[in-house]
Amino acid sequence: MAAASAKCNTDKPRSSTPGRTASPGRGPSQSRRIPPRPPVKGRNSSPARPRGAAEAPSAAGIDDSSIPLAEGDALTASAGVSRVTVAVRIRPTDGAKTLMRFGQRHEHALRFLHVDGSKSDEAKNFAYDYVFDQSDSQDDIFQALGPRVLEQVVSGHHASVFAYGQTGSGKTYTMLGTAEERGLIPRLCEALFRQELLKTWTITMSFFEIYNEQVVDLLTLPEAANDESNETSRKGGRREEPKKEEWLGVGLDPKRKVPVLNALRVREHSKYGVYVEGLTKLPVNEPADVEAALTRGASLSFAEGESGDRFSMLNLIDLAGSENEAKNINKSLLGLGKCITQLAQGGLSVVPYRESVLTWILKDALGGNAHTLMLCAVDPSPENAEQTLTTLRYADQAKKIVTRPVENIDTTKKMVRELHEQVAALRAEAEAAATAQGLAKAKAEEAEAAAAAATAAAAEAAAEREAALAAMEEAKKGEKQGRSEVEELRRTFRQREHELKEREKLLRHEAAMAAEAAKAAEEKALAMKASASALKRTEVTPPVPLDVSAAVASMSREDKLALLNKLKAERKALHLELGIDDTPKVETKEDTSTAPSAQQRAAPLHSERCKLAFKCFGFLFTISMASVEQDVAPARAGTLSATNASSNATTKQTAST
Ligand SMILES: Nc1ncnc2c1ncn2[C@@H]1O[C@H](COP(=O)(O)OP(=O)(O)OP(=O)(O)O)[C@@H](O)[C@H]1O
Repeated sequence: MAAASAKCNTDKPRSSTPGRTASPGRGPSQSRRIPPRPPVKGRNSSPARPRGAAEAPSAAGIDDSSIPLAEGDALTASAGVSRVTVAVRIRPTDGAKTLMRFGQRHEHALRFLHVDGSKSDEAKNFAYDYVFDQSDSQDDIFQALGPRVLEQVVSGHHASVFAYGQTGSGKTYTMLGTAEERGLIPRLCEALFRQELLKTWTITMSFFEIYNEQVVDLLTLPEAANDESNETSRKGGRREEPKKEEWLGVGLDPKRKVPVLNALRVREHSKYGVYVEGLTKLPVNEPADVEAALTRGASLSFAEGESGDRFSMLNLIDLAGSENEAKNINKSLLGLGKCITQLAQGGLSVVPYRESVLTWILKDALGGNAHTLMLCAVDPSPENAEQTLTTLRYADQAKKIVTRPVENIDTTKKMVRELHEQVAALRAEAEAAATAQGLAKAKAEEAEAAAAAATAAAAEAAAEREAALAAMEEAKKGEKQGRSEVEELRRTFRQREHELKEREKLLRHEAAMAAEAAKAAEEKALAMKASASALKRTEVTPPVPLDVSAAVASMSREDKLALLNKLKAERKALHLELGIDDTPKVETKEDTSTAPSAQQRAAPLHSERCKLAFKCFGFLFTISMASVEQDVAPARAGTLSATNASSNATTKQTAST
């Protein structure tokens, strides 16, 4: 998209175009469908009354219905071609007489009335797409014209807006306006940047002037432009802040002398058409950038934006006063008039675009690939009647010009963009696939790690199982061994038990034997006692002691040996029990019957009679021993005597035990 405007200077023509335009017919033959033209700003059905209308000539007797209707919308939409849209703005006259009357039925109709001094007494009827009078504000004009221009630009079509009219008619006021009453250019720029679509576009602007058929870049510093060796002026660059002594008004400093060296050359590209070589293109990102340029005096703005393969330009042109055309002092304006006349007539005649730089640069805007809006400013004052009529005729011709705007799509760029998009899509797919592959790989690695861990765990479990089996085998072996040991112990126990039983039986038998022996001895003792009693009765004889020898002699050899062993064992056990020396202890017990007298106790030791008493099977045995010299032969051997009382007592004790 591109935008351009030119500051109007009364003594010189100015115009602007973008550096590049698409050649007509190179794009798709069918232009993009343009939405219906927005309704013209509403007015009352009654005719608008300009200021000073009371002093104006009466409109009575005028046949309003004879005012022709404007045509164009149907043509634009149906045939893929567009007609130059023409709007007329009548400036206020501050109470002066006016020449204009509006038709009552059709707001786009205009009647130019005869006034005194006019060459023609006939009233002239004109019809345009839009007619604005004194009552229309700057905002009214923008609301009526702006949206259509914006839609054309953002849909990829070139668009141009020309301001045409005599000096002082209000061209600059309509295009630029003032700080309070902003004109079409700042409002269009502001609205353009509000378009959501353009946020992705690249927008640039350039600003140049055509003077004496030379194009001057107004975005370069005049000082820099004077210096031929200054590269900045050639390559272009953002205009620096003006110095204090510089003129800060709108447009160029009137005192400034335009340097010839700064003149740029108009070239034609085989593909992109006419362009201005070396023209500065200033990147703009927001309306403030444009406004900054405008308030610095760079009132001509030009912006170009591209988004991939689609691009468009907006040319905003403030022409010089039309009276210069009539005087033939301005080649650009004259050339523009010729071109418009030729384009309006149509036919096969060659349109003289090359007659002036302005028409050559605006070739596409006039009759080619662009929507064109011609804004004609007129002064209704009687003193300007002739110029006003000229302007109205000029505008009437301009509306017959047909253009063929197409959507500007560079097929190569489109192909490149589509390929870029495909590459981006494929790259995204590849990245997604790589990401998925990475994820899958990571999962596979995780699975492998899990499998390895599971294998290790299985091996560990197998090892544990082996160990458990070995332990179980070991336990079985231990159990078996334990069982055999238990069996062995049981067997040993049974054997021992059996032995003990046998021994008990033997001991019982021996005890029984001993008891029988004791009984026999007792019986014998009783018998001996009885015999002793009998003897006592007959003669007093000393009691016969129990003859152990006789008793032992009556025993068999085995019994003797057994008795001897038993006696030994009993003695040993008795010693252990009593805690006495192993040495046989002789316990003397005085037998009352045999107790020595005091005389005997005083006798020498060798004649002492000793007694040894011991237990055997519960019997208390007393052995009496005497010295060899003192005692008789029977006393050589130990005599064993047992008192009846002690025997009885021992027997009783044994029995109780
Ligand atoms: N519609 C309008 N309402 C109010 N003032 C206007 C209107 N049109 C023009 N004027 C005033 O008229 C004066 C001349 O207008 P302007 O400079 O826009 O004319 P111009 O056609 O651009 O002249 P030039 O060709 O010399 O540049 C300015 O002071 C401007 O404010």
